[in-house]
Amino acid sequence: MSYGLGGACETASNISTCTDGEYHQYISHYNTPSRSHQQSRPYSNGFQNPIMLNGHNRLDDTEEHQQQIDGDYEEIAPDRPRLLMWGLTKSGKTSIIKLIFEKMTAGETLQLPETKIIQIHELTCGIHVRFQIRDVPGPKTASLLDYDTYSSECTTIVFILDATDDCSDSINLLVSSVQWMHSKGLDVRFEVLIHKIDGVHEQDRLDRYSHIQQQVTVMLHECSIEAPLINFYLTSIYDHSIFEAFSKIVQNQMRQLRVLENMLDLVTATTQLDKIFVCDIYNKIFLASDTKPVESQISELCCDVVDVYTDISSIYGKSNSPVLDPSSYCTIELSIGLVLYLKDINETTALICILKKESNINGALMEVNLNILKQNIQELFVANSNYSPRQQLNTSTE
Ligand SMILES: Nc1nc2c(ncn2[C@@H]2O[C@H](COP(=O)(O)OP(=O)(O)OP(=O)(O)O)[C@@H](O)[C@H]2O)c(=O)[nH]1
Repeated sequence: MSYGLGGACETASNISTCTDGEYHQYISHYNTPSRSHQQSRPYSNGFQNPIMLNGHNRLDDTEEHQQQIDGDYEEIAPDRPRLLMWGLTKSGKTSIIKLIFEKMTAGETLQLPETKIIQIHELTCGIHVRFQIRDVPGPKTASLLDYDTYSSECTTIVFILDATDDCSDSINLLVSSVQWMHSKGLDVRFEVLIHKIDGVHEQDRLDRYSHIQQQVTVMLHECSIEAPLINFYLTSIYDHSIFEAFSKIVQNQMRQLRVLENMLDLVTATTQLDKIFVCDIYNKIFLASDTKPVESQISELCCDVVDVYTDISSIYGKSNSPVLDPSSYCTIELSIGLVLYLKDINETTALICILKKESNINGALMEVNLNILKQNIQELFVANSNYSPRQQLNTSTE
């Protein structure tokens, strides 16, 4: 068995069932002698300002600065996905954005004021994955007032449903929102967060999930909407579930996802690594992982590695240098027999690998493979930096 990624790529390029054009393009990239030239200008769009990398709230800026940001984003990523946070008032829309993208703690969200006007956040994950999130005032009842303005040009509606409340108003609002999109002929995906699940008894959570999902399906069926693009997730800001769900939502926007997954699958198939994640270390959004099923405790462990790494780096690292640089790595051995390994891809994105401790690892070979993987991921992101949402949408529920 070959552990070299080069060998793995050759094998993969012979798989006749693979029809993804970008995937083949990636393989030929990999074999092109001019690769070193491409590496010498990895971020060709000049989008390197670290303030912008961690997301930008337009309402915090002066008008002139706002126009500059709008102009930058329109120029760099005119087709970026636009996500609308939608749901009844106090369902938790603002809290989710503040927790993931602005490092607010769950406790601090208790003090958040009611949203009065639309807030537009231009966000970037892993330098190249750009998208817009709109946070809007939630209606108090199942009313679609202003929904047409809020949702204009949106590619995805992230619907927040407070699971601790009587859900009937929320379900009515969700169904009428899907119906409205359907009546306009818009193929918009709905990502439904059954939220504040920490407030529901653990043994009742799955029942709550199935009940809401069934009720929505039946109501949409009655409106003759048979195969809506709708996914459901159980979430809470008090645990890892919100990061997991939001990672899937971001992944569903990424055109590069399938290629990235193929690359990670190739590496896990030819090395002793059990699982690989590509993670934005600032907001703990997983941009991709290999396609082997994974328990949520494992992805939670990866978030813990990121926390440990960034905490130590911010305490002991140089104050003006990025948390990740080309020589960054970290290895943590766990008492349960697993080893967690973090390695940089760029200043904001890391590879996080999981392997069994007893594996007879050839460390040097693994390092070579991961370096090749890192280069290929960088090239893939640069090649796709002006991306549009994936066309092939998945209707499966979680
Ligand atoms: N228990 C629990 N409370 C949450 C969770 N998420 C948000 N909250 C709380 O819900 C309350 C309302 O949250 P917001 O984020 O202001 O809700 P919103 O949907 O933006 O509300 P509007 O601005 O009125 O539309 C806050 O007190 C949050 O702390 C969660 O996962 N669990």
